[in-house]
Amino acid sequence: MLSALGAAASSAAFTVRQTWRYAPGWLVRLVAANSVMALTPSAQVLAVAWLVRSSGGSARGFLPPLLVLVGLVAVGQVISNASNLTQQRVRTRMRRHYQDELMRTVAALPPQELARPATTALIEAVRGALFDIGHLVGSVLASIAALVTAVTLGVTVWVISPVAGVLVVAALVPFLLVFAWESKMQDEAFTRHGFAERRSNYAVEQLVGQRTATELTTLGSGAVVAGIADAHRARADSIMDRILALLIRADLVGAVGTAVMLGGALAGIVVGGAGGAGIAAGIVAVLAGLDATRSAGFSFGDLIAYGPKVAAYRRLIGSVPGDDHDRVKINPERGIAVTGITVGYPGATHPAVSEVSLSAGPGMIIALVGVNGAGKTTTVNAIMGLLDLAEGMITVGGVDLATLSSRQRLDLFGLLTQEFGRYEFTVRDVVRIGRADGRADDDEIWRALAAAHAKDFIEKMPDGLDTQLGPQFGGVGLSGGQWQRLSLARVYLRDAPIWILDEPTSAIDAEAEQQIFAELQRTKAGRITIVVSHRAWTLRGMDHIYVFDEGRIVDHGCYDELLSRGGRFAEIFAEQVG
Ligand SMILES: Nc1ncnc2c1ncn2[C@@H]1O[C@H](COP(=O)(O)OP(=O)(O)OP(=O)(O)O)[C@@H](O)[C@H]1O
Repeated sequence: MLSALGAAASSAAFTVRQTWRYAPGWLVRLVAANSVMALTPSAQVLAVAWLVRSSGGSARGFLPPLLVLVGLVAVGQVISNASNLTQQRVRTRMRRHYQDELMRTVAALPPQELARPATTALIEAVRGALFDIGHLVGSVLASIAALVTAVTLGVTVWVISPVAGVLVVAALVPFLLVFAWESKMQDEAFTRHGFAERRSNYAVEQLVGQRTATELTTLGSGAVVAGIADAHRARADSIMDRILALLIRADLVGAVGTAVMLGGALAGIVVGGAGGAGIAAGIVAVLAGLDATRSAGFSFGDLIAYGPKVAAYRRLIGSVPGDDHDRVKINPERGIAVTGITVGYPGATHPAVSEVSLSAGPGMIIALVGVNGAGKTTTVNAIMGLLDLAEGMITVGGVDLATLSSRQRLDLFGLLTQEFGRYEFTVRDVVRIGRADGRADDDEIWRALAAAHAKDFIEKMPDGLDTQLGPQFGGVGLSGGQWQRLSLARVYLRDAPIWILDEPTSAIDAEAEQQIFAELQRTKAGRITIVVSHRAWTLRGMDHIYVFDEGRIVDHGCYDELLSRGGRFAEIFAEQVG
């Protein structure tokens, strides 16, 4: 229990520090409102006692306490509303801050980390919890305010009956014990619930996302995917249901404990021989104490329930590796050398590639070829550090890439994957994200577009570089090949020392494909280009070709050599070369 309370306290301190940093003015207002709210009930109790004592005399005698009491009731109402509204403002601001920090963290995570299911589940769970995390600072202050209220009421009642005073404060204990236990239960359920929710959300995204939705509605099988989404949602709900059932029972136990103590406090006041004023004030105090205990219960419950979410958020934010950009200087002009690498996927019985060696110098374009599943993509992913090596070494400019940070290593590469992104932003944004800092002037963007043979169709668009792309936001729709050209434009803009182009023209027509490969040849000086291709004719101009088969390099050489040898290369491309 102590560890749960410790975790809740640590989350509470974190959220207050963050709010002080990002919304200090609102935090001050919230603290002020909660302070007034915390002390108002005790002041009301004193005013009741004063009023009852003055009630036997003249109107002049009881008017002042009456006015004070009415004033305190009004202040209580106004401050309670103001506190709620202030909390909403704080929540909105902090939620934006937490979301921004989360997105920047995700953007800085190494790709192999993002590929782990546990990481994506954590991200999804934290995303879903941002609203609650933003809410936490309000719960922290409300908890403190309720505790202060209970203690000040206890002291006020103590004057009337010491036993009753102690019981008013002690009434908090059952609730606090119950909530500490509940936090442990919720913490355990949080990850499982997040995972089920993520799977449901994924299925929903396929149903509503433009590309997949079109395919699914065409197939008429949208309902099947809706069923998959619902099954995962049902699992998430059942995890929550089980937890809520436990929480309701635990709350009941806490409520009974509290009721017994406050009942004891009432009895103590009534039988304790306090006068009429004392009894009236005592009763009001005990009822206000009940209110404070309930409110402490709610806000402390939030604090305990949101604590694990904040802890998960902090874990994620803290998982970004440090930036050690300047540690190693690399001179790619000495080329890339892949020496005897073996790579396996977790859980697979055989390595996906074995003892693969290849090399390329600056200005060279090399090609990796082979049938589906031969190991080409695995090899390029291993080169970029997205997969771990079981054996072997990869060097660039003589530097072992394993000694670089993930960021340093990725900075060496410009990548066009088979799964290129179709970002529905403006043309300018779609291209400038090729650079890590997103900085590019219009001339650079147009040059990259021209090199990728995307300039012509962009020039015809209504707002040029400011044209919104994609149908989701009413933008201009593009063909698959046009999207792929924009991805290539990103690679040109990035201008990294090593380019990895995994089927860069798979969606592009033959004429444009020729032009794109001609441009790659024309601009190849100074960089290393690694192309994965299934099209025979694109291989003619390659400086060297590596032939993959079942995870191994079975042959290599230039196009004519490989063809004349009549080995695996000739077999694979027999139909294409006629
Ligand atoms: N994420 C993965 N987990 C487990 N095995 C994988 C994974 N990705 C690929 N493989 C396996 O590794 C082997 C090599 O796949 P790889 O994707 O490297 O082939 P490829 O030559 O690029 O094929 P394609 O031409 O279809 O892109 C295949 O047997 C494949 O099943």
